Parts: sequence; structure tokens; C-alpha cells
Amino acid sequence: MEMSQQQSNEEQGYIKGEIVNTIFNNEAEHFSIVKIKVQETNEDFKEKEIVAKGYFSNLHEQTTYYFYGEFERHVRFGTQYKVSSYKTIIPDTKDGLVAYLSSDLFYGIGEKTAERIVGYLGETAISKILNDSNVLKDVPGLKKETAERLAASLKENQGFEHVAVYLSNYGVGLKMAQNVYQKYKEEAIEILEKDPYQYVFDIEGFGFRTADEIARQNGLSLTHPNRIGAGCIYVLQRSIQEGHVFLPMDLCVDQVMGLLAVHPAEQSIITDRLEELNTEKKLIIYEGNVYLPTLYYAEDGFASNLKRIITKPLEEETSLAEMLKITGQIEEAEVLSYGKEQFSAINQSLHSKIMILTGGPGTGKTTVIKGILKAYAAIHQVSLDPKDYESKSDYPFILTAPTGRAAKRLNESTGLPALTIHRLLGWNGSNGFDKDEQEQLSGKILIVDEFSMVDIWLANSLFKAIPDDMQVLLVGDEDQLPSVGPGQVLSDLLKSNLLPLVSLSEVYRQKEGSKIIQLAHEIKNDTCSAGSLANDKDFSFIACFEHHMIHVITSIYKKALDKGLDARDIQVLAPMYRSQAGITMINKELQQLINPKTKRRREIKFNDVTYRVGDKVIQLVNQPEDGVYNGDIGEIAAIFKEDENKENVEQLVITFEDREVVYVRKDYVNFTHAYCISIHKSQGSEFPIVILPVVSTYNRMLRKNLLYTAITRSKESLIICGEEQAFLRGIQTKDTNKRFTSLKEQLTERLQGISLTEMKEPEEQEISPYDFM
Ligand SMILES: Nc1ncnc2c1ncn2[C@@H]1O[C@H](COP(=O)(O)OP(=O)(O)OP(=O)(O)O)[C@@H](O)[C@H]1O
Repeated sequence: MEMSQQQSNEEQGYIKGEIVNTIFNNEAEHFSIVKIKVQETNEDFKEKEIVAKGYFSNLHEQTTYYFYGEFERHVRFGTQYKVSSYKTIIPDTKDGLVAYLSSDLFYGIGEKTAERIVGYLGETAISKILNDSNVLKDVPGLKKETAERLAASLKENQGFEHVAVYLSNYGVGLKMAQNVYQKYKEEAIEILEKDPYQYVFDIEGFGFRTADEIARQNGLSLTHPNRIGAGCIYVLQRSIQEGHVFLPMDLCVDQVMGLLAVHPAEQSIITDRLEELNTEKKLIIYEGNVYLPTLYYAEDGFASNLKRIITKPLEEETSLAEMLKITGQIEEAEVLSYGKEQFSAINQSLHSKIMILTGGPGTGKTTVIKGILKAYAAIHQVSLDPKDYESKSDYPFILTAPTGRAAKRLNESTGLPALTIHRLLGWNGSNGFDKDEQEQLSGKILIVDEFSMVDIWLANSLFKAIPDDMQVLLVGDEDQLPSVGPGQVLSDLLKSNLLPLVSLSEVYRQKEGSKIIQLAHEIKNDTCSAGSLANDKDFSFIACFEHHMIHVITSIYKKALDKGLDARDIQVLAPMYRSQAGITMINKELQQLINPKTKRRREIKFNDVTYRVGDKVIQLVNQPEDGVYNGDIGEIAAIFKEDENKENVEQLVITFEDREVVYVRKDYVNFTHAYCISIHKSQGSEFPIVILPVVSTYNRMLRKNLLYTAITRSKESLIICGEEQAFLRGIQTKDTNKRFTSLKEQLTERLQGISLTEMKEPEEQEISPYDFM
């Protein structure tokens, strides 16, 4: 497999040549474009010079390389050589070697030192040093540090090229080779030959099929334990994307058999290997279900922390009479009268260690949260104003939500500080959270909004950090989409029927004449029909087919802008990226309408998408070090060219609500256009005006909880455009994608016999708050 120094790879096309100069270099991505003086080639190419481009590490001018690759015709730049791997040619003459060692590849070595090294070690100096760097010790007058640095740089340069050439034989490109080399350094090839599957788990984006192909070529048998083991783990990892916490044994075995094309007669190879992996603690088999350890322990940890908190009783109880008096005073101050469910929610949450509050839009969840906070403050005679506390840790109220926008909304509606869960727990990247079982949160009452979006990992991290004596209120809408990450924590808690629960069903906002809320509740209660789609003050349905969708959406936008509405208040939500009426297409057209190309506005191209200053964009991943989170929406504020900043790299600046974040090219994948965003990404956010395209080509995406989530994002106005039948079919289609989770069972097992749902409610309605006023 391995190729000797200076030998070209016969099957691959190559150009041997010296680098004349560098035309372009992006350091962050290790991407360069260079001009080469051709010395030799097996390609059909007669010119003396060629421009080559590729992902290089440490390429140097005046150095000769073998470049392996293929020609590419560029409309503007003509013929270029697209390099897929390369290696330095180490000179084999004394003069050549001296020039090579004294080049700027090796820091601190001048011509004189190079001459001494070559004089002492001869023409094979490089391979001698690579073999054993101790040979440098005897070179007269060579400082120890210089010798060490030389050996290390040689190893690094040679090492990377070696790995790149090796991987290119399997069609793995230079960019991936960089990732591999960064992770394993000189051990890369050894690991690959021993167990290529390790790459799949350690290196993001390294495909299972590629590893399998390498294994095959290295002679690993189809039933090799590494292959079967990797197949098992890979299948479990893949299942996380569908939200599963485990896979039932049979299904897991079936999927591994499918992936590895193992004959059903040999099924026992898989079941045996699963048992072994269980013994090695690489996965966990519990009651016939197969888990990745992180997920098993997340469920286990969440359940045991929940038990720990809920079984520690409240220090003092407030009498019903006292509660009625206090809520009566709040009602008077707020000029409203709590409904029966609302009063029950306030009363019960203040009498429970952990309680769940659910309800659709406009049922008064926020009103109740405010009531709880005020009632708590009145009962305990504490201030709600953070300024009245000497230190942050004395403040008794913690308000949090899984996304930045949801936290901001909670802050705006209550007037109190609210943080994302990540920020509350002090996310510090790969090391996890600052707050945990050792250093818990300080406060008396914790309110978590939008709890349906919290996955089992985050729920576990949050509950670890909750001290025994804290009261917890989990607020959510169970009809919305489940969390993007694994698990369905809210729905499992509700199914377990173990925790005190108040469901708000009476709609208050509808009384103010909102068709949006009415529609949401009709969908929730399965009573929505064609008649429900009649136009109203805040709602319209525009019938159109897929091929007219773009035109319809842009017309709505134009009209809105003509009326003087702010484009930022309008949000298009769609279920999928592809299709004529998909997110990608809608974004492209809306960008052209709202933020068109002009001479003065800078733009760059990335993966075939043009980003322009002024574009509306959405963050796709959590980037806690910069304070931006998945789902945050911002605007491109500036684009800087390489020579315009001291880092010498292209930079793109996005302004989010309260901060500016600088991105370099390798991070551009972390955002995308946001004129239209996916319904999944819109969870936890609200927008004044929502445009919702619904066509039958969205097909299997059209589900009740998806459409319900989309509709409930709109605050003032909702415009659905598309096919009525597709919409009506969608809201009748329940999500049948069952998530495999075992939280309900874990909780039942732990909390059996402990009475937690006991209600302390007024005995019917004979007494009312007014009786106490
Ligand atoms: N008991 C009540 N009497 C009168 N108005 C009420 C009552 N409860 C809630 N409202 C009003 O109904 C509207 C919706 O209430 P609120 O915002 O608390 O609901 P929500 O469930 O948080 O809604 P969403 O999830 O849509 O934000 C508000 O304008 C609120 O003032």
C-alpha cells in the first residue's frame, strides 16, 4: 500500500514541479492556489506552468512536490490542476539537501547549519533523522532545541503528506485527511490499518461505508469483531437522529444485519457481539433494549435526580385561605380574574416540589407564571426586583428556556431576568457545564418554559444542578413537536402520570377575537375543517399550487413592504429544504427581492449560496463560546476580505439581538439564510407575521404537531398558502414515528408508592378569592 519516497503513483495522474508563487491562501481552511513550474508529468499536458489548487498543509515556494489530481476547466481562470494529494520531493544531492533544510520550512536552520547536518549525516540525512532523531545529537555545534525542532517539523510535514497520499487511495480528499491528521498525527495509518472503523467514531463526517471499504481492502473479514462492533454502535448513533434513546434488541440486530449485509443465518454473530460490547460497557443492554451509555445514563440520571428533588418535602406550606387571599390581591392589581384552572395552577405549583403546567396558545401560561412569581414573593415576603439583592446568588427566582428567543420572550413577558438553559448552567464547550451535582444552582424556584424542546441530555444536565430544596415548574405545550435531540421528556413525564399536572384548556386570547388561536385549538382538538380556513382579520388562506408558490410568497411580501411593514417582522416557515416550494428556493427568491445584488453591497459565495451584507440568517448550531444558539436569527453586518484584518482571513460578521459574532469560512456551515426557516428551527420563537406554505409535495412531512407548531408561532397575522386538501390531510395525520424511550418506566420504578399528585384545590367553587377581600 505504502509508496516509497520519490516514487510516483502509477495509476494516478501527477505533476511534478516546483512552486513558483502562491496566488491565494486561506490559512483557516489550509486552502491554497499556487503556480507550479512543471518538471515532469504523466498527464497530457505540454505547458511549462500550471495553476494548482487544493487543501494543503505547509506548502512552500521553491520546493518541489509530486501533485496528484485532475484537470479542471474554469470559465474565468482556464485550466487548473485540482490536487487530491501531494508529497514533497526530498532532494537527494548534497546541494539540494542543504537548500531544502535551510528553506523556511525549518525554523532556525541557516545554510551553515544545514551544511553541517548534511556533511555529517550524508545524502540520506532526512531518512536517518526520521528513523531516529538521536542521530542529530552528534552533529557538531547543533543546539539541542534546534535539533528537536527540526526533527519535529520533518515528522509533521512528512507525516501529513504520508497520510494524505495513503487516504487518497481510498478516495478520501485532502480536507478530510487534514482532520484525520489533526486527530491522530503519526498514528493515523497504524490506526486505520488496525481498525478503520475507529475513524467513524472519532472523526466527524468520516463515513461508515468508507471505513468499511478500507477495512475490506486491508483484508478485514466481513465478520471481523471490529466490523460487527462498529456496525452496532453506528446503528445506535444513527437512531439518535430519529430521537430514539434506545433500540429494541430485535430492531437493532435487524438494522445491523442490513447495514453489514450479514446473512440472517449468521445473526448470532451480531447478538454475541452486542453481549460482548455490553460486557465491555461500550453499550448497555437493559430489559432487552440496547442503549448507548450516554443515553442510558441520561435517563437514569434524570429519573434519580427527579426523585431526589421531589421526595424532599417543602419546608413550609401555605394554607388555602392564605393562597386565596394572595391571589385575590394579585388579581386586583392585574385587573383580571383567574379562571379555575389558572388558580389551581398557581396554588398547586406553590405546593409542589415539581409540577408540570401545559396548555395551548393563549390559555394563560404566561399569566400563570407571573401569578406564581408574585404569589411566591408575597408569601415569602421577598422582592421580585433583582436590584434588591446584594448578590445574584441570593435572588430566589430562576427563569429559563431552551432557546435564546424563548428565554427573551420569558424575560419580556415577566420583566424578570431569564436565561437559556445553556447559559444558566454555564456551558463550557466540550467539558460540559459548570453547574452540576457538585456546584448546584442557587435559588428557590425554577421555572423552565418551552420544556417540550428539552431533550434527555439537557434535562439530565439541568436536573443534576437543581438543589434538593428548590421548587420546579416545567411549562410546555405537549402538542408541539418533540425535542430535536433524543428523548421526549415532557411527553414521557405526562404519560407517567406521576407528577402533579395542571393543563390549561380555556382559551383567553380567543376572547379578544384571534382566529389564529382558534385555529390552533381546533387542530389540537381535531375539530378543524375546511370551514375553519375562512379569511378573518388576522388570518388568510391563499389557494395555490406548488409551481405558483414562489410567486405567491413574493407577492405577499411585496404588498406587505408597500404597506410599510418591516420585512423583519415577516417569517416564512416551511417543513423541508428541497422542492420547488422548499426552504432553499424560497430563500433564494426572497433574497433577490429583499436584499438584491448591488454594486456597493459586498457578497461572498459559499457552497453555491451567495451571502450578502444585509441578509437575514439563522444560526444552526449552539456556539456557546460566542453566545449564539441554534435558532437565533441575525443579520449579516459586514464581510471583510483577507487583507482587511490582522488575522489575514476572510471574515463575516453577523449581528444577533444583543451581540456581534465573527465567522471564518470554516464556520459558514453554522448558519444559513432565514427569510424562510424550517418549522423545526422555529420552535420556541414567535413572529408578528407568519407565512406558511403547505403543498402536497411536502407529503410525509405534513403532520398535525408540525402544522400546529408552525401556526402557533404567529402572533399577529397568519397567511397559509397552498393546497387546502394537503393542509387538512396534514392536520389529521398524527406523528406515528414512535421514539424509543424508557423514561416513563424508569420513573415508575423509582417513584412507585410515593404519592405525588395529590391536589390541594379549593373544594368546588363555593369560596372565591373575593370572599377574602
Ligand atoms: N384570567 C384571565 N382573564 C383575562 N385575560 C386573561 C386571563 N388569562 C390570560 N389572559 C389574557 O389572555 C392572553 C393570553 O395569555 P398568556 O399570554 O398568559 O397565554 P399563554 O398561554 O402564555 O400564550 P402563548 O403561549 O400564546 O404565549 C393575554 O392577553 C392575557 O392577558
